[in-house]
Amino acid sequence: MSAMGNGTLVLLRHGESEWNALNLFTGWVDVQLTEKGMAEGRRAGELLAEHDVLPDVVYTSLLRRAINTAALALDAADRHWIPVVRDRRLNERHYGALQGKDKAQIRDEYGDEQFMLWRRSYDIPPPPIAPGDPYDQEGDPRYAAGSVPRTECLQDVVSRMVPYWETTISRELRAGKTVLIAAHGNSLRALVKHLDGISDAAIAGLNIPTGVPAIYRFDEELRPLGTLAYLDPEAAAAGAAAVAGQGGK
Ligand SMILES: O=C(O)[C@@H](CO)OP(=O)(O)O
Repeated sequence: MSAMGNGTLVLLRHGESEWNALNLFTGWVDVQLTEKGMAEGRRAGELLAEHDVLPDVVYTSLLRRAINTAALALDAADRHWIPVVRDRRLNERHYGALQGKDKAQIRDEYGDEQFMLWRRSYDIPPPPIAPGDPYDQEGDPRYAAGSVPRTECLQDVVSRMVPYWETTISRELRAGKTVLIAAHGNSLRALVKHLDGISDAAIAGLNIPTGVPAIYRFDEELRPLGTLAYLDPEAAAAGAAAVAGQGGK
């Protein structure tokens, strides 16, 4: 924790999940990490320790790929004992009817343009998931307080994420803490869009790699000093390119 001034924000997308490896749309489906994803979590913690970026508190979604990545990273950084806050507002974007579908098959079936609109446009959500679909989260006890979305576009994620940032996470930073957010490709894209002031059009080009920590530092007004800085820029560039290419032939 810094003695004065604002704290440091660490963003960490979960390591590779079983459905990342299978190239399936995931959203709110609670899939496990692969062995590679677990190794990415441990490596993320080593990077935090090497760079002396030691979280004071961790925020995660309600999904095990983020929860377990954070636990592995914090264990590797010897910070497994810090307070944890979990909140559905950090969940991945709900992918609607695409949850559980193969990305390459959807691209083949609907074409490149529709695939990219569903995947990366700011305000076009995929079709809603049907009630009773095996990958619907309706009735899941973890979401008992509040309704479960049937689909979300990135704008919907910004609408749930930014108020949480403003009322809760930013306060920890104003108190000088180092805050780790362990979350998801699209929930982190929503936050980076807000912090870096990225336009609705340009955000389509931003892809977050799995398992590579990135940091923001802030001025007195909690404006970011520079853009998102990855602790391993080479791994981040390779990982972002891999995400961008998902669904490709
Ligand atoms: O399937 C998902 O939930 C997300 C993240 O894995 O995929 P995409 O990068 O295609 O938005």
